[in-house]
Amino acid sequence: MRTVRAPATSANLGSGFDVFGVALDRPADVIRVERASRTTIDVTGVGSQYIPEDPEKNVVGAVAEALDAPAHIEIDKGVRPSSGLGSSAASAAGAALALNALYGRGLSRTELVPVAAEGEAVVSGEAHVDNVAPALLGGFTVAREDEVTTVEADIALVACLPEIAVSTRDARRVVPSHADMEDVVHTVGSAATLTVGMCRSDPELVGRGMDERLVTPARSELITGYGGVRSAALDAGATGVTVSGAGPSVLAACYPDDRRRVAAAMIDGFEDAGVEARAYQTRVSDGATLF
Ligand SMILES: Nc1ncnc2c1ncn2[C@@H]1O[C@H](COP(=O)(O)OP(=O)(O)OP(=O)(O)O)[C@@H](O)[C@H]1O
Ligand SMILES: N[C@@H](CCO)C(=O)O
Repeated sequence: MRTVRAPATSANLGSGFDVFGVALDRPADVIRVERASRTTIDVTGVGSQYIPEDPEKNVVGAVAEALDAPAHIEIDKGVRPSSGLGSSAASAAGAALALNALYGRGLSRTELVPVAAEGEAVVSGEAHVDNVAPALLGGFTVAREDEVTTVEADIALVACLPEIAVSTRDARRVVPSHADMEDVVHTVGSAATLTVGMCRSDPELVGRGMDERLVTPARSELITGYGGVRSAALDAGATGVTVSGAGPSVLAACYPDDRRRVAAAMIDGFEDAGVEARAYQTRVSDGATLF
């Protein structure tokens, strides 16, 4: 048997749509795998009632298939599905790392990124790597078509998860198909600023670099209370606020000493809009841990 703790992740960070991602130190899924003649899956934990146990429909089934590693797979969910916190990616990355070890496949974490992405294709129709890359590699990741670059960074974050669900599939439907050159230039500037901020572990640059006008405005409309939550977080000291992944979680960057205040302000912001929410006081962290 092998066990992996696989962290939540936040993709996009505003200016890096489908490119940027970070691993978070909490919440996380725990995946246990045991050799078997065919793949079977048990799911427990947060939101498990919404997650299929059929290997054709669960992301870990596709990962077991890709590694030719049939197993009994137990998933203890800590990352709620359809949260914008890389729930499906945590399971896919955790299963890839655990099954690779169980069957002695010898793949590196970087080589496991496209394997875990096969799982993502099961739920969103496309094999995105911007959540599975940080879940496996940790830190801040920049994912392009055929390469992933990682940087260790120490940035305090708050991820505020409201009691509403937004599926990645639905959130991709509202992404505009065209953009004004002025907005593209603005986004490139933000993405570069955010990247420098991560390299320097500078919360001011990371927060400013989250600003983006191409995708976030359309997506934020799917999140009841987004505008109020954003303002509340900024008033409480956040250096930048954006939609986490495909939403509905909202991500704020801040100084470590402001994290509690920012978390409370974001929960209150959602409450003002009539939405219950919980906040994870977190930070950019390591990738999945194999036990
Ligand atoms: N092991 C799994 N863990 C979580 N969700 C799963 C799993 N297997 C299949 N799913 C399905 O995937 C969907 C959730 O994935 P989705 O990509 O929408 O959310 P997310 O992973 O939290 O979001 P994001 O990628 O924006 O951070 C749900 O419909 C869920 O039933
Ligand atoms: N980059 C993806 C992350 C969610 O899988 C999106 O925003 O649609």
